[in-house]
Amino acid sequence: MAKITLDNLAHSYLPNPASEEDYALKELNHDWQDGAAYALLGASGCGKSTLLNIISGLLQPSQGRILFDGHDVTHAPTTERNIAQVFQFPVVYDTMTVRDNLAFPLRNRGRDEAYVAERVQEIARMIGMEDMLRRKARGLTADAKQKISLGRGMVRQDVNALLFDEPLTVIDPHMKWELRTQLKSLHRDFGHTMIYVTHDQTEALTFADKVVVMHDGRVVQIGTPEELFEQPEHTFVGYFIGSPGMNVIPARIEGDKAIVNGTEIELGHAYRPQEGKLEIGVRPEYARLSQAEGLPVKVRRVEDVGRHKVVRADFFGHDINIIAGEDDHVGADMNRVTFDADHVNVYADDWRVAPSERTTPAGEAA
Ligand SMILES: Nc1ncnc2c1ncn2[C@@H]1O[C@H](COP(=O)(O)OP(=O)(O)OP(=O)(O)O)[C@@H](O)[C@H]1O
Repeated sequence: MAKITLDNLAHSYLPNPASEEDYALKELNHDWQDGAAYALLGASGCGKSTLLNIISGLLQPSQGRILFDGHDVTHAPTTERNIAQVFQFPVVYDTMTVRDNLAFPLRNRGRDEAYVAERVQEIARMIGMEDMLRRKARGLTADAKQKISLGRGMVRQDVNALLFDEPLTVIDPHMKWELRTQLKSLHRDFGHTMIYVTHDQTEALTFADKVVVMHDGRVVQIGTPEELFEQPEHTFVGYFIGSPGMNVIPARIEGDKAIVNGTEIELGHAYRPQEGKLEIGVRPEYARLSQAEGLPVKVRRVEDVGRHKVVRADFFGHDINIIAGEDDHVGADMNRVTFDADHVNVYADDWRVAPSERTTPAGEAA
């Protein structure tokens, strides 16, 4: 396994990029720890595949370097990088049996047959294909073929990294969950450095130790699922993670208060004067409907989503979402909202502002 260093990395598909806008991948500096599981998460076109292809060697970056354990591989071809890759669509040898497909990367490396047999059996169990090892890959469903691709990607234990590019797209929903869980346990058992590209937050959050959120060619946050939830560093992370995403409301900031339409909202911290487009961000989980307390809100619609209710409301002309408990009463008299001050974040030009000091005594926060 290897630590992966992205040093001053950027990429433009244009021959003479003039401005930042011309870069599909904007400048990035980061160490990806040896043995960690990362998910690259973002909407279509944000640059996930570009970054993955640079790591795998399919694409030469127009700027910067990529290092595996400190060794510069920027110009090394894919074959020299010792990585395993699984793509969106199955890549299998149709004329070979499932067993030979799974064994291929090991035989290619000259591993002895006893080890190959043992490892193939282990992987076949993991992907639920033990009974199919003798079958030819030809004629199998796309779903089964993709499982073989996943198995082949995972069969070698000595790779520098395992790269997955939306590998579960063709897998049926039930199997998706199972394979994701197996990938996670594989990671726990073998400690591969894994990078998993997806636009699906559930996939990213259940698979990864660290989620790399990309937006418009830029990495906007690298964090644990909890960090992304509690302290989104960019409003995009707030919208994109969570269901529904974070409420973002234009505001003025004065010390430890946000002012929305002339009304004060308590912040858990004080802030220095800020320039630019100012907003507060509060997750629907930290907003609460009330009869008597808080600021006026107009409930538009209530959606029962099983575990809880999602209340769609109007807050001084802004659409907001509030989560209410499954058994909570949401009547016409519920026309106020409170926000948990410790979970209100402040944003200037979409980036989270670090508070200057706490206003509530230490230890009191949630
Ligand atoms: N070969 C290419 N030539 C020119 N532009 C490209 C090329 N490949 C990607 N792009 C552009 O670079 C940007 C990032 O694309 P990329 O495929 O990396 O995004 P992505 O997040 O992987 O999207 P998706 O999930 O749809 O695959 C997009 O604007 C895309 O149109």
